[in-house]
Amino acid sequence: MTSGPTPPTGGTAEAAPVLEVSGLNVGTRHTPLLHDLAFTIRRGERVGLIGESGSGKSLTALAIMGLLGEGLHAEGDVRLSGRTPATRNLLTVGEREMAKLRGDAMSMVFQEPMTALNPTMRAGAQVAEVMTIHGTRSRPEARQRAIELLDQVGLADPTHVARAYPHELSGGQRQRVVIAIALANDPALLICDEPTTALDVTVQATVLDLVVRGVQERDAAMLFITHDLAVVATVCERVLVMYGGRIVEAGPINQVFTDPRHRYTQGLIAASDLSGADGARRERAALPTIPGTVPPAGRFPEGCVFRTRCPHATEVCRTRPPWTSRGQHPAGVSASGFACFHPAGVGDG
Ligand SMILES: Nc1ncnc2c1ncn2[C@@H]1O[C@H](COP(=O)(O)OP(=O)(O)OP(=O)(O)O)[C@@H](O)[C@H]1O
Repeated sequence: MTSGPTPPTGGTAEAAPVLEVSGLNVGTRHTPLLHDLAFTIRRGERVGLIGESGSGKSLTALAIMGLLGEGLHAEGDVRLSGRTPATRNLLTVGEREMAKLRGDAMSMVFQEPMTALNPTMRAGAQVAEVMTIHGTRSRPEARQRAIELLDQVGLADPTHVARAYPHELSGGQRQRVVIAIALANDPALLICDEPTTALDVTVQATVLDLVVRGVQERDAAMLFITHDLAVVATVCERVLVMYGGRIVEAGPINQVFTDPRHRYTQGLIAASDLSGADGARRERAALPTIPGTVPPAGRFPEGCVFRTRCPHATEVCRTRPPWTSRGQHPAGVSASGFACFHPAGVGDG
């Protein structure tokens, strides 16, 4: 990263780290997909992960959760601390132990609730099961607690919903059930991957609100993946910008969104609803876009991966990548920084 780390704003600098990722590389046998990722999320902190489709957001989440599919491997260091003081590199932990952590110390909400739910099991039983499986509650306690959780996620008639099968519920209700399951064991880390994208726009804001409330009440750490910069600005305090499987810029939301330094971040913001002198929303069709498209995995250019789409690229961008190695920045990029030879600055466009 070009600039050194600085403490995040928002009073979270002192909180204990919950998730510490460093030197995370993910790839297939032939194609590297994620490159030397490094970031930390502290207790009570909500961090957004943004970037166009194919930039590596979902793979990052899946690598942390130990859910990478067949043919993908991860190297590096991923540490989770929370209720248990001991931290171990999750990448070296066996599947049985990872299964114990998932749904307990860490949990994840995916875009499509139907894939997360068991279609043959009543909603309440699925919420209760995550508690009994992990041994956090007895069976009767879990049944009772499931109703409370369904109530907390804003389901109007929780007892009725508890008895329903997933197909009897609306998309919004199903995602609330998934959120209740994800929060049931008070995870130290919640990862949300586009949690409201599949929902009717009328319920998106409410569902986002209750995820944030659930996380705040538990003082949990959150990694929030989305394409939507306006949503990140509402939900998160800090943001990581990904392109080509790298974190190209990181920092507090108010800093990155008002004074983006990386040319890619600048392009994302210009193409989003956040742009505009008075912050007013403009028609998406009228917004500028970043030229070109994200290359397929393994087809990124040498040097700066963004240079083929960057109007400011020069010869130096062709010769070497602007990001520095983890060795030079052991603190990673979690706090603040960017990786660009020709960063945007005061007075330039
Ligand atoms: N199992 C896999 N084998 C090979 N390549 C993969 C695999 N899974 C993902 N990729 C590639 O890795 C890159 C990053 O994918 P990823 O799904 O993390 O992107 P993303 O930023 O989450 O995109 P989206 O916003 O569309 O979900 C893409 O080029 C994708 O094609």
